[in-house]
Amino acid sequence: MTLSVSHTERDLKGDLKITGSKSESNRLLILQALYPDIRIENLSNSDDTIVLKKALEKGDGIIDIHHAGTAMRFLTAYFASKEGCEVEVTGSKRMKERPIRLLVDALQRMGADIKYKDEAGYPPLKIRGKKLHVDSIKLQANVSSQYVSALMLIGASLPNGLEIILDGRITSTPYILMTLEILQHAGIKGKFDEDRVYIEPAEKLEPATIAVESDWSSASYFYSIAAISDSAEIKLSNYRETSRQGDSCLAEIYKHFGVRTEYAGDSITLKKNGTPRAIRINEDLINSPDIAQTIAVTCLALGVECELYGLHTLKIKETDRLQALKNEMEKFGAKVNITNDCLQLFPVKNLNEGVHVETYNDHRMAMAFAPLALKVPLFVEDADVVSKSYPDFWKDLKKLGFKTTKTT
Ligand SMILES: O=C(O)C1=C[C@@H](OP(=O)(O)O)[C@@H](O)[C@H](O)C1
Ligand SMILES: C=C(OP(=O)(O)O)C(=O)O
Repeated sequence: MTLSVSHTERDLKGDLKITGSKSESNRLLILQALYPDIRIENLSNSDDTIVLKKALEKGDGIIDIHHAGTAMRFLTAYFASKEGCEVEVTGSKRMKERPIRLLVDALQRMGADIKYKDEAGYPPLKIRGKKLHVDSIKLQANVSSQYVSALMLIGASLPNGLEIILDGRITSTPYILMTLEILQHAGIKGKFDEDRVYIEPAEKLEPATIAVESDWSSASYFYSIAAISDSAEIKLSNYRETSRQGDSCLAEIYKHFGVRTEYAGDSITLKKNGTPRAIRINEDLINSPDIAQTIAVTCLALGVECELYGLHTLKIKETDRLQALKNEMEKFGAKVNITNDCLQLFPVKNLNEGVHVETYNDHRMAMAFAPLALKVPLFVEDADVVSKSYPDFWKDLKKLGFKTTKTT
């Protein structure tokens, strides 16, 4: 489905409830499978959470997790440690290009029976669940934090818990901290100091109800909308000032673009008046890779030069996000340089109108470019990709006065 997206008013007001964080939800679903007395509130309605939930319910045979990276990584560790289960975990064409060797190697060293079905180092995987017997493992941590989180999630269910020694410069650290905090909230003891994670064993946990906070990565698109509009007041729930989600750093970053965040009760209100201060920004996003596309497009809309770095993981996400950003931002007239881990944007004053934005099976390409419609009408190809993390995205955009029309 191609959507034409436009917006005529420059003052925006709205009150939205964004779905639960998919990262928190997917961690809690794995924990609940291991410790059934956990109750979850405000679970995400994203495709990635639905596929993970169904996979856990199915528990054997062929498990297809489509595009969901966390589901792929977390389920590999979960099934590998579940005695007696036999599964083949597969996914979309892109998932079969997303590396998993570091996690599989670590699990194999712990005694797991995992075989590559097609290409070594990539899904699909054939897994026969076994009792794992090694309780200290070294893991390279500069490719994806999801490998670390996957091991942490099963750590407490192993007889002696699990020590993980992290090697290399750790990437996406807040997601490791999120895993630890969720484990602790559930009653599992654990530590993360510098390059060592330790999870204590726990046979059984006290019943607990854990509420998922709404998704901060999804909130990024409203930060971008607020930044691009002349004036805005957008209320979003359920959010907390002290969040487990690293992408809550948005509140700080968007100050550059004149967006203030007010916290009251369980919601935040994004307020924008006047013109942004920044003419150039420079951000290290090694801790929050998922908001790189949003920030780049905000800069494109506002004519702010930017250099974003710490982005080496973007190449192995839903698409090569650095190349995809370069391709699509250049269609609007900007100049973009990319390296292995950095993006430099030189925007133009007058953006090209009527551009067809390709989304490359990447939800964040669709959502990051949509706010640009406040400046110029545009088309978003395969607009339903948003359901990977935020199925109600287009409905919520309409509530803010955006006009979206299906053209195919
Ligand atoms: O653990 C998680 O929930 C996630 C970790 C990050 O991945 P990497 O650690 O691979 O950067 C992030 O990009 C992804 O959307 C969700
Ligand atoms: C990278 C992402 O997800 P995953 O790695 O879980 O597919 C994302 O949601 O931006």
